[in-house]
Amino acid sequence: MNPESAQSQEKIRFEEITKKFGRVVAIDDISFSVHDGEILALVGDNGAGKSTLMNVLCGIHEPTSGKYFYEGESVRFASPNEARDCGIETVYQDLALMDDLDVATNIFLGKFPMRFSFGPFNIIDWDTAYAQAAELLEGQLNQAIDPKTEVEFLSGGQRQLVAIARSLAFDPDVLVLDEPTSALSVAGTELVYDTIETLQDKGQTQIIVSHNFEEVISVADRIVVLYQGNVADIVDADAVTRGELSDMIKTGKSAAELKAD
Ligand SMILES: Nc1ncnc2c1ncn2[C@@H]1O[C@H](COP(=O)(O)OP(=O)(O)OP(=O)(O)O)[C@@H](O)[C@H]1O
Repeated sequence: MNPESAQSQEKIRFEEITKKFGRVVAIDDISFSVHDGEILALVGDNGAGKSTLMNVLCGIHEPTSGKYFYEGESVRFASPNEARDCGIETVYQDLALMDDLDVATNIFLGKFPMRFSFGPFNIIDWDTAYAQAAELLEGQLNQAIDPKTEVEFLSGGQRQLVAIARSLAFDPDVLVLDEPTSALSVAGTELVYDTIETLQDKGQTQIIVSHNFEEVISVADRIVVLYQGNVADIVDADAVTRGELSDMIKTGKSAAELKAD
């Protein structure tokens, strides 16, 4: 690939991003790009800096120094809403769903389609809400979950899909999945990874934050390995073994350094 075409495929670029919390350097001079349509996995041990970097991207933290770019333009999000307005949507690991409300209500909470809106008088267009929820779940995620089911009756995997559908309702350009399977059974994990692959087929750019490298290696295009706030290496997922990835996460060495050992 020549440099120009690589440039045109770049969705996000981090350039020398550092974030300090007092004397703790959570991420240190991090630079890499996320390409349009790829699944990029961000892996690393506890405390490696994964959440901090994503919180910078999503407008939760301001970087101490460095820049990040969205489609080539330097951006600086002051809040998650600003990141959302730009097209970056995060699905958080705590799922943040309301158990006693149904699937469609959870998906559209705070952004219902309106049938009538005049001053303080707003009437939700429930028919449209249920139809759009079904379209998101079945049309986009290939999952036949009834939008009228209360969330408390769903499996863990289905709940995670509802959380993903909730993010997709914002029509994001980039979906950030923060530990999407950490609370799930084997079946739930499979469901979520099937969904991630379905979205990949539709060209959705996805960043998966995970400490479970065994899982992401099978679905990611590229893997960024963080170690103590630094990038240990960036590897193509099909060019690295589980053993190598494990060693990189544990030692902070690059694939080349491990081979030279
Ligand atoms: N708000 C904060 N205040 C102080 N230190 C923080 C804060 N957030 C993160 N840190 C520190 O920054 C470093 C990186 O933490 P971070 O949560 O980004 O790592 P992580 O890779 O996401 O880890 P985990 O998988 O455990 O969530 C750690 O040393 C952590 O203690």
